[in-house]
Amino acid sequence: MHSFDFSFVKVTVFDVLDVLLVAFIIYQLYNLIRGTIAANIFIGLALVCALYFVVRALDMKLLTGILGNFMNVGIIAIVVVFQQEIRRFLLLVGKNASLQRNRAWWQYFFGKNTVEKNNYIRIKPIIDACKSMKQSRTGALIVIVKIYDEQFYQNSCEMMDARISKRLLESIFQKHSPLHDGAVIISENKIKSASCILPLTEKSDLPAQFGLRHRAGIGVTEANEATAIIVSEETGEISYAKQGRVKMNISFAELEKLLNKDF
Ligand SMILES: Nc1ncnc2c1ncn2[C@@H]1O[C@H](COP(=O)(O)OP(=O)(O)OP(=O)(O)O)[C@@H](O)[C@H]1O
Repeated sequence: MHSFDFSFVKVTVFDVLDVLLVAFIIYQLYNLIRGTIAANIFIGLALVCALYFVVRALDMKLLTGILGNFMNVGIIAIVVVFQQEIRRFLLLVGKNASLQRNRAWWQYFFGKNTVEKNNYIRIKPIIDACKSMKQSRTGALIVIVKIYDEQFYQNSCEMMDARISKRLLESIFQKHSPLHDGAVIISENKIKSASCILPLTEKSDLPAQFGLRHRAGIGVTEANEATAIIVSEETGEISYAKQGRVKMNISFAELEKLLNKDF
Protein backbone atom coordinates (compact mmCIF):
# COMPACT_ATOMS: atom_id res chain seq x y z
CA MET A 1 0.00 0.00 0.00
CA HIS A 2 1.21 3.51 -0.86
CA SER A 3 1.83 5.95 1.89
CA PHE A 4 2.56 9.64 1.61
CA ASP A 5 5.31 11.32 3.49
CA PHE A 6 4.46 14.90 4.43
CA SER A 7 7.35 15.31 6.83
CA PHE A 8 9.03 17.77 4.42
CA VAL A 9 6.13 20.21 4.92
CA LYS A 10 6.63 22.15 8.10
CA VAL A 11 3.76 24.39 9.13
CA THR A 12 4.35 26.69 12.06
CA VAL A 13 1.87 28.86 13.93
CA PHE A 14 3.36 31.87 12.13
CA ASP A 15 2.63 30.27 8.73
CA VAL A 16 -1.02 29.88 9.70
CA LEU A 17 -1.07 33.44 11.02
CA ASP A 18 0.56 34.60 7.80
CA VAL A 19 -2.13 32.97 5.64
CA LEU A 20 -4.91 34.27 7.89
CA LEU A 21 -3.56 37.82 7.73
CA VAL A 22 -3.25 37.72 3.94
CA ALA A 23 -6.82 36.35 3.70
CA PHE A 24 -8.03 39.14 6.01
CA ILE A 25 -6.28 41.85 3.96
CA ILE A 26 -7.65 40.45 0.68
CA TYR A 27 -11.14 40.33 2.21
CA GLN A 28 -10.88 43.97 3.36
CA LEU A 29 -9.64 45.03 -0.08
CA TYR A 30 -12.49 43.11 -1.69
CA ASN A 31 -14.98 44.89 0.60
CA LEU A 32 -13.49 48.25 -0.34
CA ILE A 33 -13.69 47.77 -4.07
CA ARG A 34 -16.81 45.59 -4.28
CA GLY A 35 -19.40 47.12 -6.60
CA THR A 36 -17.05 49.86 -7.75
CA ILE A 37 -15.36 50.33 -11.10
CA ALA A 38 -12.09 49.45 -9.34
CA ALA A 39 -13.37 45.86 -8.99
CA ASN A 40 -13.48 45.50 -12.79
CA ILE A 41 -10.00 46.97 -13.15
CA PHE A 42 -8.76 44.57 -10.49
CA ILE A 43 -10.27 41.59 -12.34
CA GLY A 44 -8.63 42.86 -15.56
CA LEU A 45 -5.22 43.07 -13.88
CA ALA A 46 -5.63 39.62 -12.33
CA LEU A 47 -6.44 38.17 -15.77
CA VAL A 48 -3.35 39.80 -17.32
CA CYS A 49 -1.21 38.31 -14.50
CA ALA A 50 -2.74 34.85 -15.01
CA LEU A 51 -2.15 35.11 -18.78
CA TYR A 52 1.48 36.09 -18.17
CA PHE A 53 2.11 32.98 -16.07
CA VAL A 54 0.41 30.75 -18.65
CA VAL A 55 2.40 32.10 -21.65
CA ARG A 56 5.60 31.95 -19.62
CA ALA A 57 4.94 28.30 -18.73
CA LEU A 58 4.26 27.57 -22.43
CA ASP A 59 7.50 29.36 -23.32
CA MET A 60 5.80 31.78 -25.74
CA LYS A 61 8.61 34.29 -25.95
CA LEU A 62 7.01 37.26 -27.67
CA LEU A 63 3.88 37.41 -25.47
CA THR A 64 5.98 36.68 -22.36
CA GLY A 65 8.19 39.65 -23.26
CA ILE A 66 5.28 42.02 -23.84
CA LEU A 67 3.33 40.97 -20.74
CA GLY A 68 6.57 40.85 -18.72
CA ASN A 69 7.20 44.52 -19.50
CA PHE A 70 3.65 45.28 -18.48
CA MET A 71 4.15 43.38 -15.21
CA ASN A 72 7.33 45.34 -14.48
CA VAL A 73 5.42 48.61 -14.33
CA GLY A 74 2.39 46.82 -12.85
CA ILE A 75 2.98 47.84 -9.26
CA ILE A 76 3.22 51.53 -10.20
CA ALA A 77 0.09 51.17 -12.33
CA ILE A 78 -1.73 49.58 -9.37
CA VAL A 79 -0.75 52.42 -7.03
CA VAL A 80 -1.94 55.01 -9.58
CA VAL A 81 -5.19 53.26 -10.49
CA PHE A 82 -6.13 52.31 -6.93
CA GLN A 83 -4.93 55.53 -5.32
CA GLN A 84 -8.32 56.29 -3.71
CA GLU A 85 -8.88 52.69 -2.56
CA ILE A 86 -5.40 52.41 -1.02
CA ARG A 87 -5.97 55.71 0.77
CA ARG A 88 -9.33 54.55 2.15
CA PHE A 89 -7.86 51.18 3.16
CA LEU A 90 -5.07 52.84 5.15
CA LEU A 91 -7.53 55.26 6.73
CA LEU A 92 -9.75 52.33 7.68
CA VAL A 93 -6.88 50.41 9.28
CA GLY A 94 -5.75 53.40 11.33
CA LYS A 95 -9.22 54.46 12.35
CA ASN A 96 -10.46 50.97 13.27
CA ALA A 97 -7.45 50.39 15.47
CA SER A 98 -8.13 53.49 17.53
CA LEU A 99 -11.93 53.01 17.62
CA GLN A 100 -11.65 49.43 18.83
CA ARG A 101 -9.18 50.45 21.49
CA ASN A 102 -11.46 53.18 22.84
CA ARG A 103 -14.52 50.96 22.82
CA ALA A 104 -12.77 48.10 24.59
CA TRP A 105 -11.53 50.39 27.36
CA TRP A 106 -14.92 52.03 27.69
CA GLN A 107 -16.67 48.67 28.02
CA TYR A 108 -14.08 47.45 30.47
CA PHE A 109 -14.61 50.38 32.83
CA PHE A 110 -18.27 51.24 32.33
CA GLY A 111 -19.89 48.05 31.08
CA LYS A 112 -21.82 47.22 27.92
CA ASN A 113 -25.10 48.83 29.03
CA THR A 114 -23.53 52.27 29.28
CA VAL A 115 -22.15 51.90 25.78
CA GLU A 116 -25.58 50.93 24.43
CA LYS A 117 -27.25 53.79 26.31
CA ASN A 118 -24.73 56.26 24.87
CA ASN A 119 -25.33 54.86 21.42
CA TYR A 120 -29.08 55.43 21.78
CA ILE A 121 -28.44 59.05 22.78
CA ARG A 122 -26.36 59.42 19.61
CA ILE A 123 -28.88 57.89 17.23
CA LYS A 124 -32.07 59.30 18.78
CA PRO A 125 -31.92 62.70 16.99
CA ILE A 126 -31.51 60.93 13.65
CA ILE A 127 -34.47 58.62 14.27
CA ASP A 128 -36.63 61.48 15.55
CA ALA A 129 -35.77 63.60 12.49
CA CYS A 130 -36.67 60.68 10.19
CA LYS A 131 -40.00 60.22 12.01
CA SER A 132 -40.88 63.85 11.53
CA MET A 133 -39.68 63.96 7.88
CA LYS A 134 -41.65 60.80 7.10
CA GLN A 135 -44.78 62.47 8.47
CA SER A 136 -44.25 65.69 6.53
CA ARG A 137 -43.10 63.83 3.40
CA THR A 138 -39.80 65.64 3.33
CA GLY A 139 -37.23 63.91 1.16
CA ALA A 140 -33.91 63.28 2.90
CA LEU A 141 -30.65 61.44 2.44
CA ILE A 142 -28.52 60.93 5.56
CA VAL A 143 -25.21 59.16 5.12
CA ILE A 144 -23.20 57.87 8.06
CA VAL A 145 -19.56 57.22 7.28
CA LYS A 146 -16.99 55.54 9.48
CA ILE A 147 -14.14 57.48 8.00
CA TYR A 148 -14.71 61.03 6.92
CA ASP A 149 -12.41 61.47 3.96
CA GLU A 150 -12.49 65.24 3.63
CA GLN A 151 -10.87 65.17 0.21
CA PHE A 152 -13.63 62.92 -1.12
CA TYR A 153 -16.43 65.26 0.01
CA GLN A 154 -14.95 68.75 -0.03
CA ASN A 155 -15.61 69.50 -3.70
CA SER A 156 -19.21 68.43 -3.73
CA CYS A 157 -20.45 69.42 -0.27
CA GLU A 158 -21.17 72.38 1.93
CA MET A 159 -18.78 71.81 4.82
CA MET A 160 -20.20 71.92 8.38
CA ASP A 161 -19.10 70.67 11.75
CA ALA A 162 -22.26 70.65 13.79
CA ARG A 163 -23.75 68.69 16.65
CA ILE A 164 -26.39 66.25 15.42
CA SER A 165 -29.86 67.43 16.32
CA LYS A 166 -33.35 66.62 15.13
CA ARG A 167 -34.15 70.26 14.40
CA LEU A 168 -30.94 70.85 12.46
CA LEU A 169 -31.56 67.80 10.26
CA GLU A 170 -35.15 68.90 9.69
CA SER A 171 -34.11 72.42 8.75
CA ILE A 172 -31.45 71.21 6.33
CA PHE A 173 -33.91 69.03 4.41
CA GLN A 174 -36.80 71.49 4.62
CA LYS A 175 -37.86 72.29 1.04
CA HIS A 176 -36.95 75.98 1.16
CA SER A 177 -33.56 75.50 2.75
CA PRO A 178 -30.64 76.33 0.44
CA LEU A 179 -28.98 73.12 1.61
CA HIS A 180 -31.89 70.72 1.10
CA ASP A 181 -30.65 69.34 -2.21
CA GLY A 182 -28.21 66.45 -1.78
CA ALA A 183 -27.08 64.46 1.22
CA VAL A 184 -26.01 65.11 4.78
CA ILE A 185 -22.83 63.33 5.86
CA ILE A 186 -22.50 62.28 9.49
CA SER A 187 -19.24 61.08 10.95
CA GLU A 188 -17.51 61.09 14.33
CA ASN A 189 -20.82 62.02 15.94
CA LYS A 190 -21.09 65.27 13.99
CA ILE A 191 -22.87 66.54 10.91
CA LYS A 192 -19.77 67.05 8.78
CA SER A 193 -21.35 68.35 5.60
CA ALA A 194 -24.62 68.96 3.81
CA SER A 195 -25.90 69.34 0.27
CA CYS A 196 -23.49 66.69 -0.96
CA ILE A 197 -23.65 65.37 -4.49
CA LEU A 198 -22.83 61.69 -4.28
CA PRO A 199 -21.94 59.07 -6.88
CA LEU A 200 -25.00 57.28 -8.26
CA THR A 201 -25.22 53.52 -8.35
CA GLU A 202 -25.18 51.99 -11.81
CA LYS A 203 -27.33 49.03 -10.76
CA SER A 204 -30.04 48.20 -13.26
CA ASP A 205 -32.18 45.93 -11.07
CA LEU A 206 -33.56 48.56 -8.70
CA PRO A 207 -37.30 49.15 -8.15
CA ALA A 208 -38.84 51.53 -10.69
CA GLN A 209 -39.76 54.10 -8.03
CA PHE A 210 -36.09 54.59 -7.08
CA GLY A 211 -34.93 57.92 -8.47
CA LEU A 212 -31.77 59.90 -7.95
CA ARG A 213 -31.99 60.18 -4.17
CA HIS A 214 -32.14 56.41 -3.72
CA ARG A 215 -29.49 55.85 -6.39
CA ALA A 216 -27.15 58.29 -4.64
CA GLY A 217 -27.83 56.63 -1.26
CA ILE A 218 -26.96 53.20 -2.63
CA GLY A 219 -24.05 54.54 -4.70
CA VAL A 220 -22.23 56.06 -1.73
CA THR A 221 -22.36 52.80 0.20
CA GLU A 222 -20.84 50.91 -2.73
CA ALA A 223 -17.75 53.08 -2.80
CA ASN A 224 -17.32 53.76 0.93
CA GLU A 225 -17.59 52.23 4.35
CA ALA A 226 -20.94 53.96 4.78
CA THR A 227 -24.62 53.47 5.51
CA ALA A 228 -27.40 55.63 4.09
CA ILE A 229 -30.89 56.43 5.35
CA ILE A 230 -33.22 57.55 2.60
CA VAL A 231 -36.56 59.20 3.33
CA SER A 232 -38.74 59.23 0.24
CA GLU A 233 -40.44 62.50 -0.55
CA GLU A 234 -43.07 60.67 -2.62
CA THR A 235 -44.09 57.92 -0.20
CA GLY A 236 -42.48 58.83 3.14
CA GLU A 237 -40.93 55.34 3.20
CA ILE A 238 -37.60 54.87 4.90
CA SER A 239 -34.93 52.81 3.15
CA TYR A 240 -31.58 51.76 4.51
CA ALA A 241 -28.56 51.11 2.29
CA LYS A 242 -25.33 49.39 3.17
CA GLN A 243 -22.59 47.90 0.99
CA GLY A 244 -24.63 48.58 -2.13
CA ARG A 245 -27.67 46.70 -0.85
CA VAL A 246 -30.90 48.34 0.22
CA LYS A 247 -33.67 47.46 2.70
CA MET A 248 -36.92 49.13 1.71
CA ASN A 249 -39.72 50.47 3.85
CA ILE A 250 -38.18 49.64 7.21
CA SER A 251 -39.87 50.40 10.54
CA PHE A 252 -38.37 52.74 13.12
CA ALA A 253 -37.65 49.81 15.43
CA GLU A 254 -35.67 48.25 12.60
CA LEU A 255 -33.92 51.54 11.86
CA GLU A 256 -32.90 51.80 15.52
CA LYS A 257 -31.55 48.26 15.47
CA LEU A 258 -29.57 48.85 12.27
CA LEU A 259 -28.15 52.16 13.47
CA ASN A 260 -27.22 50.62 16.81
CA LYS A 261 -25.22 48.04 14.90
CA ASP A 262 -23.65 50.32 12.32
CA PHE A 263 -23.23 53.73 13.93
N1 LIG B 1 -26.08 62.69 -6.91
C1 LIG B 1 -26.86 63.04 -5.89
N2 LIG B 1 -26.36 63.05 -4.64
C2 LIG B 1 -27.15 63.38 -3.60
N3 LIG B 1 -28.44 63.70 -3.69
C3 LIG B 1 -28.99 63.72 -4.92
C4 LIG B 1 -28.23 63.38 -6.08
N4 LIG B 1 -29.04 63.46 -7.14
C5 LIG B 1 -30.25 63.84 -6.67
N5 LIG B 1 -30.24 64.00 -5.34
C6 LIG B 1 -31.34 64.39 -4.46
O1 LIG B 1 -32.48 63.69 -4.87
C7 LIG B 1 -33.54 64.60 -5.18
C8 LIG B 1 -34.31 64.08 -6.33
O2 LIG B 1 -34.87 62.94 -5.94
P1 LIG B 1 -35.69 61.97 -6.90
O3 LIG B 1 -37.13 62.37 -6.87
O4 LIG B 1 -35.04 61.79 -8.20
O5 LIG B 1 -35.38 60.70 -6.03
P2 LIG B 1 -36.22 59.44 -5.57
O6 LIG B 1 -35.19 58.39 -5.32
O7 LIG B 1 -37.35 59.18 -6.51
O8 LIG B 1 -36.75 59.88 -4.15
P3 LIG B 1 -38.21 60.38 -3.71
O9 LIG B 1 -38.97 59.14 -3.36
O10 LIG B 1 -37.87 61.22 -2.52
O11 LIG B 1 -38.79 61.16 -4.86
C9 LIG B 1 -32.85 65.91 -5.51
O12 LIG B 1 -33.68 66.99 -5.19
C10 LIG B 1 -31.63 65.86 -4.63
O13 LIG B 1 -31.90 66.41 -3.37
